[in-house]
Amino acid sequence: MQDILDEIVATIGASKERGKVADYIPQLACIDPNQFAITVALADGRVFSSGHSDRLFSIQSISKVFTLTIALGKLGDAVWSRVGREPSGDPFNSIVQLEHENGKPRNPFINAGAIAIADAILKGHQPKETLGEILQFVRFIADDDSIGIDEKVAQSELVTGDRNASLAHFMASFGRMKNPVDWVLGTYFHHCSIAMNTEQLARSGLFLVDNGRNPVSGTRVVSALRARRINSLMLMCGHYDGSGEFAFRVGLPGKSGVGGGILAIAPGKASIAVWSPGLDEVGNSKLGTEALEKLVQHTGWSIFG
Ligand SMILES: NC(=O)CC[C@H](N)C(=O)O
Repeated sequence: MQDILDEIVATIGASKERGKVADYIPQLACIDPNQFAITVALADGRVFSSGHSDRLFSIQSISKVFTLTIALGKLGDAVWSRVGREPSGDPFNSIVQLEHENGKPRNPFINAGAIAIADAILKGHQPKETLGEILQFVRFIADDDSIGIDEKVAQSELVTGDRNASLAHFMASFGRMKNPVDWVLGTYFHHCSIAMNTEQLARSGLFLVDNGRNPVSGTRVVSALRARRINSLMLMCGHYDGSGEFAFRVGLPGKSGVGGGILAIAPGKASIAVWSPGLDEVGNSKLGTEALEKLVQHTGWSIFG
């Protein structure tokens, strides 16, 4: 495994065509695109990394997997009255479907859906308390108490977040927000600004590898049924309007973020985190996707055989 990862770093990680860093969030626009890391956390507890795997990056929309998991724990199936479970086929920050579908986002991973989930888990609490809860959960699943929020990124999103504010207010106009919109947005921007390295991120996905149980510690995080469902949503919706392409090329449940990270799950085998800040046209890590494609070719881990 170490040889495979080192080869991926030496070839794909050194590529000249690196995509474009997200520039609509000023704090992400200044990230050096020449960084690259990959970590594979195997179900048997062994962890392999190559590249800049100790560097922290903004996990952005990957955090939506964690907030969805928390929401399912708090609300159970009532979550599905707030968001759907169909791929949107539209960009992650699109507003167009919301009007036709009465303010109910297609799935929990597009921005509108994740904002609805943030509203659902706030449940009348202060954003600070909810963020504390989200962080506690992420630290628990990654088994790492040092994980925190990059406040500079959160502020940067807040001052440039007109599109997300529009989505939230639009949903509120359908009576779909139960908390003040600025609380919901504050919670959303902050959980997107959680900073992790690929080692921490790969460990955090282990509960989705082994039927809802961390295979290393043996701790149950969610039921087997719930883990399966979260994986299915990641496969169908985790890369927005690039989800079909990701399934075609990689064949694993995955969730991307505009910070350039991707968390991918090979059920029964491994949790994988890659990071390369340059994005493709739809906002998914360009080299991250290529690296996963290569890894799956080497290991045969595609869920499609
Ligand atoms: N795709 C993403 O990672 C988007 C998350 C980002 N915080 C936003 O709201 O735009």
